[in-house]
Amino acid sequence: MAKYQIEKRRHKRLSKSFGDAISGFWLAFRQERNIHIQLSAAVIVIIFSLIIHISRTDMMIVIILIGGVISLELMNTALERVVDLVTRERHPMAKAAKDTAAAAVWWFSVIAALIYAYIVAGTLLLK
Ligand SMILES: Nc1ncnc2c1ncn2[C@@H]1O[C@H](COP(=O)(O)OP(=O)(O)OP(=O)(O)O)[C@@H](O)[C@H]1O
Repeated sequence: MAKYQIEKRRHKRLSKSFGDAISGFWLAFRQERNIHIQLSAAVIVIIFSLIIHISRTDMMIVIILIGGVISLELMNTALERVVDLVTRERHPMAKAAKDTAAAAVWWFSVIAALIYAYIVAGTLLLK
């Protein structure tokens, strides 16, 4: 059995894990324009949702959707970095990996936009 399976895995401190996650977020924030766009859209969506008084449950759904889009974008960024680490040359597999990860963000964003449109329409029509 491999050594790493037998030895008890040493866990790093929780504060170090948080620190690493926050530094990963800032790194992606500095390097990825898409994250700027998504965070700006999130602020606009939250402000607009407050203005039209969507229900608390709908607001929770909106926050989950925003979190999903940002999380997927961060995973997309991570995958881009790994692909670039593996090869800087043009390769169809590199393209497939990056484009598929981008498609994951795209799919979730489209679904999120449709759900938000439904929430907004439902809220405004009920008034
Ligand atoms: N090594 C490669 N081989 C082949 N095609 C690649 C390679 N690297 C990138 N591409 C193509 O170029 C596109 C953009 O790749 P890049 O790494 O610049 O990401 P990006 O512009 O930051 O993308 P995103 O807007 O999704 O964050 C990829 O989706 C892929 O189609």
